[in-house]
Amino acid sequence: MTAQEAAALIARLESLASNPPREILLDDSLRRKLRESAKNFSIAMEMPGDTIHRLGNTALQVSMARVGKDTKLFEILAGSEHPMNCGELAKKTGFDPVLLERFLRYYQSMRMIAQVSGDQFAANNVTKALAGPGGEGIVYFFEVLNPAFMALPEYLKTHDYKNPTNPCDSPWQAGYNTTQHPFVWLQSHPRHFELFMMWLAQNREGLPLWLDVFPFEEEVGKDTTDETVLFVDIGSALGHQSIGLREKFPTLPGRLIIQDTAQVISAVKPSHGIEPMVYDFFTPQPIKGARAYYMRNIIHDHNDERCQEILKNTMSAMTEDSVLLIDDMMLPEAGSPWRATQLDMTMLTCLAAKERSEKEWYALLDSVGLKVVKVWKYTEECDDCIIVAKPEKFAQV
Ligand SMILES: C[S@@+](CC[C@H](N)C(=O)[O-])C[C@H]1O[C@@H](n2cnc3c(N)ncnc32)[C@H](O)[C@@H]1O
Repeated sequence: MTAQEAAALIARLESLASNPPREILLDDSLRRKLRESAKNFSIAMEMPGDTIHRLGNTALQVSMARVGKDTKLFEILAGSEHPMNCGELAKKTGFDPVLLERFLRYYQSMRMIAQVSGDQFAANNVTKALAGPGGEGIVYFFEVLNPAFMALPEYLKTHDYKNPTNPCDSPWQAGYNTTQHPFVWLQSHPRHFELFMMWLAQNREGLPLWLDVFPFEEEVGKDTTDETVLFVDIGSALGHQSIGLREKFPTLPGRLIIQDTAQVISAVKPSHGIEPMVYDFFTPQPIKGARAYYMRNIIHDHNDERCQEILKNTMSAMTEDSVLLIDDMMLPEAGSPWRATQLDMTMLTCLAAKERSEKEWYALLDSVGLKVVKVWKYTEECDDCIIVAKPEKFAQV
């Protein structure tokens, strides 16, 4: 590449970064490809020092983002119709102006805010993300996950780098100095519990939904009446997927039941006619013959043995008309996307569990006598899929 070509490329990239064309932002596949290529190129351009400083300071980035959340700096900038200066921002956030000047300098260098001119700052796309409901994820990562992430290296060293499979002996227990299963631990830690519930509702913000791809009405909702149990959402948390289903098909007859632990169900605000129910999925499913048993991000929380128990308990209630809908990631054998692999490491760290590859899914389901009918992939970003399965005895050959 000549110096002239390089200068032209730099100018083009700068112009695209400061004003991304609308047609790119509206074409999700193209937007992702450009984002990934630009990231790959940026990493390819690093000198060793760049790499170490970038990676070594990721914990600082989360801390700095957390301070911006605590002081509402991002919300204030995102809500302002005009750029703001350090003095104005100091008054609104309660920051010492001397300290804020340093923070603003950092934030603009990390592209968390835009520096329009000398002392004028404005929101960019990152500021808006941090200011939005998904921005609470920063608080979740900082408070809930970080202690377990920090414990990972020492845990693996003392466990001979074996793949963790015991949910009561994982980096989570080392980080939190407990022997309890994380779901049990959360029962006596309301702040962490609240952040966890919040994050479950937010963590796929902006991505396609399973109902955008899976033809629920045709596959599950034919010839139902008000008495039909249409959908049992097992381990539903507060029921956001069931609410989404009811909102997408408001006139489709049938009952929607959400099931979770007593602590979670007591936090549910009843809505949309959805029926909350306390149920432990390590016991046989009490709702028999439902059209669909749905589990979103349940199987990835558990090792194979525990999954087999959960699946068998669900199968015990299934009839010929029932399907099992597993909503989880199916990792490709090569080239898994970074959001998916991050979640796999989170499962490892917090629950001694895992995201599964196609091969692992088929082996797990086969081991309990479930036959995969079809897999509907609905996100590229995370390899999220709906795996439709039926007990072998009911599956058509
Ligand atoms: C990763 S969350 C997934 C929640 C929800 N399906 C979603 O996708 O947002 C796992 C859920 O399983 C619930 N859970 C854990 N152990 C359970 C058990 N033994 N019986 C029923 N639910 C349980 C948790 O309370 C939590 O809501």
